[in-house]
Amino acid sequence: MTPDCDRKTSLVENSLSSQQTVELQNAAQAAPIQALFDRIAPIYDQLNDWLSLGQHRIWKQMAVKWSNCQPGDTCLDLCCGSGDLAQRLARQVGPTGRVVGADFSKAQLAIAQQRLEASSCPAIIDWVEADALNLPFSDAQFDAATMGYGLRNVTDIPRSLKELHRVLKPKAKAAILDFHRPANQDFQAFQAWYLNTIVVPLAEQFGLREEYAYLSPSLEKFPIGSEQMYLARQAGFSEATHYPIAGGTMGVLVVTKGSD
Ligand SMILES: C/C(=C\Cc1cc(O)c2ccccc2c1O)CCC[C@H](C)CCC[C@H](C)CCCC(C)C
Ligand SMILES: C[S@@+](CC[C@H](N)C(=O)[O-])C[C@H]1O[C@@H](n2cnc3c(N)ncnc32)[C@H](O)[C@@H]1O
Repeated sequence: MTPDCDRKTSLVENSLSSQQTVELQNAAQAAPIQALFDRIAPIYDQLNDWLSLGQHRIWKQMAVKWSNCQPGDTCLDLCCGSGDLAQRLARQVGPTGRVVGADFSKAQLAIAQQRLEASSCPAIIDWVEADALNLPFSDAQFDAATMGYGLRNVTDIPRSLKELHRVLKPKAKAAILDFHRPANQDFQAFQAWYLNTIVVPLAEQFGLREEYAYLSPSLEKFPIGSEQMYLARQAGFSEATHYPIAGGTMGVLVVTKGSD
């Protein structure tokens, strides 16, 4: 018969190794996504402007507003990419505030830093290379957060929501902007047509066909608004509301952390 202490040791070893297995599986799934965003970094901003006819700026500004960030706040822009939303947060928090932009793509962060240097941004922005599933921040650090087009790309949505919840202060809000599937059949058909007939062929001109062809399937498996609200509550948020925008082709999930 195994002595009690031996049994305890082997239980710990087993749980550690299963934890490590999960970490390895996550890393293996995330690597191609990270590489994709590194590859598209040089043309990412230009294509977003062209493909959305500049509308992505309005959608991002809505996310900033719904995050309820205030002058002087410390805010997080999760999956910040080239830093568009982080710069918008910085304008909102002003010279007494601080913004942290976190992303796991080195190439996107390099562009974020170049864009920041070329701008007259009023607040401090720190770019942090980080995994949204394992954030290198202490608990309850941020007054507000945004996440633009990141949630659909993480390999574990519940875990990224839990991490976001952990790093927010009590009563803080986060606004999570992403693609959405319109309820209206005509809009749905238009969105599919636009992605397949306009977006992918244009990206092909830059040698990035496969990278942009990924958009459509990633949207198909992305939870719809009510599912996102459920996942946010499961992650610990006390309130979660999903707002469809741009004819339902995009959406913003607004979440609030309870007051403990
Ligand atoms: C800012 C936008 C997309 C970001 C984005 C997100 C991703 O997950 C990607 C993954 C892989 C490659 C690229 C991306 C990526 O760029 C929005 C850009 C615009 C959309 C591509 C266009 C969507 C248009 C809608 C169907 C409705 C168009 C209405 C508009 C008024 C023209
Ligand atoms: C479509 S881009 C959005 C960039 C920016 N937020 C915007 O709105 O333009 C998605 C970003 O999420 C990042 N990302 C995806 N999964 C991530 C993860 N697990 N941890 C950190 N960043 C991640 C990618 O590197 C990429 O820069």
